[in-house]
Amino acid sequence: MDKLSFYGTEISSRLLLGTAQYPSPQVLAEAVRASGAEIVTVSLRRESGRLREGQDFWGLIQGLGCKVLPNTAGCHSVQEAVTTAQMAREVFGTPWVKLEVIGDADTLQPDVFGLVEAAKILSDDGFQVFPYTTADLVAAEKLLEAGCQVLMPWGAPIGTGMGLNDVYALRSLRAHFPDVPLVVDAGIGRPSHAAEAMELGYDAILLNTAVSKAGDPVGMARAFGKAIEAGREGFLAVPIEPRDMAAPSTPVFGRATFG
Ligand SMILES: CC(=O)[C@@H](O)[C@H](O)COP(=O)(O)O
Repeated sequence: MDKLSFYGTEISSRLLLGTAQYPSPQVLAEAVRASGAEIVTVSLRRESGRLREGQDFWGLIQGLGCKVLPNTAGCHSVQEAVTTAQMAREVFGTPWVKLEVIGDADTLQPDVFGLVEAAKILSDDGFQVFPYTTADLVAAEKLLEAGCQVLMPWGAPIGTGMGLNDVYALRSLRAHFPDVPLVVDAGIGRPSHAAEAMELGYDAILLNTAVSKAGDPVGMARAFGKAIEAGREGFLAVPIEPRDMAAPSTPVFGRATFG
């Protein structure tokens, strides 16, 4: 069986979906269902707690029947991220937290120094931390030492949809930490980007903008669900290595000769 677990919780869908910026709560709910996602991430800071129609946002999220991964999106300091995580634990009643400590306002690049510090504080306090990080090997090592059992390197800056900006770094990270669940988080724009990450051996994908801002978010959510499954199956089936020399795919032996 091809199993994935985060902090001892077994997961069947390898797509984690963000819940921000959908055209309507209904579209959000339909997109989550179409994607097959079992985990949704929710920002405590961004959501006011009430939707325009007066519907309770948390009620909507709970109605999806998904596991909630609260996130500290928009936090720029260790203190801010730790306080937000503590509030999220109260609201959602889960030790899980997607930890974001943003270091650069333009690229939304994680501050890996602050991230390690916050991860240590939260892990020591009983949190199960999912750190949003770069694909830096040393930062990854320090996050594991801080108590993280999952790593979430970026594919590209949040919201850009550029895909996998540094395939070499992502491949190195996978090779260095074969037993750590690795999730590509952010920057994915198309189903093919997600499939590519899965073919590299990544365990799961977290994405938001590519679905919420698509022309048809529900259709795109479904496409991502399929692409992630296809990428995983392709990885497990062991792809061929690219080669420089051409090699005929049709056997030449026993070929009929004429004349
Ligand atoms: C929702 C969330 O957690 C985002 O901060 C996440 O990193 C996804 O990024 P994209 O919107 O680029 O998919």
